[in-house]
Amino acid sequence: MAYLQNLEKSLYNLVTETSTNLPKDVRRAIKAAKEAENAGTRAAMSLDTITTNIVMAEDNVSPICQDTGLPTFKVYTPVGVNQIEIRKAIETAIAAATGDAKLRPNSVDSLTGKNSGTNIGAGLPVVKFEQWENDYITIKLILKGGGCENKNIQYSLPTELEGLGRAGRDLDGIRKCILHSVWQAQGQGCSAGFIGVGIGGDRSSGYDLAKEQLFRHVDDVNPIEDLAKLEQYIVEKSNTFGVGTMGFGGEATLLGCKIGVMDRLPASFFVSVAYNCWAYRRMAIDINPETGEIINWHYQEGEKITFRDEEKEEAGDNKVVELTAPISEEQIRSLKVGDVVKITGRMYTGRDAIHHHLIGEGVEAPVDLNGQIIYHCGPVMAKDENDNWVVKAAGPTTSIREEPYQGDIMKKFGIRAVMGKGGMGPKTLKALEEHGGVYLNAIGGAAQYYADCIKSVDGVDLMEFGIPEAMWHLSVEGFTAVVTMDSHGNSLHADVEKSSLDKLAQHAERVF
Ligand SMILES: O=C(O)C[C@H](O)C(=O)O
Ligand code: SF4
Repeated sequence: MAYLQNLEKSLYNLVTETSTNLPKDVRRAIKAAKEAENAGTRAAMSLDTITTNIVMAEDNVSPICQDTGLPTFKVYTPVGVNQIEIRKAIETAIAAATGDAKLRPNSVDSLTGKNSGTNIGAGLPVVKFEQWENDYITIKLILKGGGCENKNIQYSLPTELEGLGRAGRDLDGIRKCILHSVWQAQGQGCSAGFIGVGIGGDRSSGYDLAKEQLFRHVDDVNPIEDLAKLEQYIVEKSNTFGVGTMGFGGEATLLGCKIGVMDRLPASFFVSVAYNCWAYRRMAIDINPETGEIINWHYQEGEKITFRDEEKEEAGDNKVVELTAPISEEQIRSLKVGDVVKITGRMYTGRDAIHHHLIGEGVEAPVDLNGQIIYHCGPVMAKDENDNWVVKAAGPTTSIREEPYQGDIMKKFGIRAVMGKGGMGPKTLKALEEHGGVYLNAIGGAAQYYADCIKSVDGVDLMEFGIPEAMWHLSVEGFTAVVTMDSHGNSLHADVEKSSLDKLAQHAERVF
């Protein structure tokens, strides 16, 4: 086979493997988190769902999470290798993998909102080239989702930080910024997560350096002694915050911290943090520049945890409630924070575009939403041989983006439950109390697990918004989530944010 065809095939395999099979070092970190968690807690149940999902994604060769992220490639080539050809081969492979539902179409025109459908668009995928003196090509790929990307943060020192006070231009100021970055992410970037940190540079090179750190191995040791100490310190202290998996509280908040450093301008001092969810999808391959074939896969060291023979976590002391829409106000008001719900029957997806649309004056919903459940989800969909839609991956998206709309939309259409992840704010909490509604937290990233609970796709509206944003009519069975905001003014998210701030504030004293 010709070089180009082989190269495309190698890249297709890289994309598929990255999206569907979590690397060994990440699996080991998740295993350690699971072992540290107390049995019967919501966090333990969530980790159980996460590991079940990892197994399903590998077996189904389907996306671990429905948000297959923004593909970023880093390519190292020997002098003389044609980089233009590699870029074209990457685009071909990305489009093919999208066609085969290994990736969700994620490339959206920022002005028109139109989804290209192929993951190819202005500036996407991101491909960065570097030349080197080795005689082979290395291609690294990271698929980093939007929810965790939104939790990235950049500090300009000196600065004042909530809970920690002043962070100055020294190692201790850096320490405070990084601790703060973990706290501010709460569970919204699908904790327990991993962070890459870039010290120095300007705003853009600092973030690049931070993201670059995410290619390091979870269990490597920083060659710079001060940074090795800081990395260890950050993981240890972050895990005392009690944010926990999905922000449900618990022992595991951060699974890895990797810090890189570069010079800065005299006037600037940036600390840039790239937050990555537990669905930490990055892989790399070495390619023979003569044949285009893969000669080596990276991240193969150490034991592979399969998560196949794990004992199932039970719901512990949590009350389990069966729910079927349409739901009455009385039923909703009987639910309390901490209850586990199992939904059977109808639910409708609706995320950013739908909420923006439905809030419009005089706009009618395409279906009767009275008593119904709205699921904040942008699924990966495919057509079967009979031209029917099937769900390939369907975990929740970050709900807080709908905060400006949610309460009003629930009241306007009579919606009784909204489900997503990461929780919502005071405006929604107030509306839940006034109207009689609940917020349900599903397990972020568990896209295979939830796809399996979806028994049929019975219709779709507003397809003009693209696959992730359309309103899908789903029929589900045993779809499990936790009540984290109820109609009595209680919010687990507000409680965890407050108690973790107290924990953060215990680290205001100088350490380094
Ligand atoms: O876009 C999505 O499906 C989810 C997103 O990655 C999120 O975490 O909110
Ligand atoms: S839904 Fe969660 S696991 Fe998936 S990409 Fe977003 S942050 Fe990551």
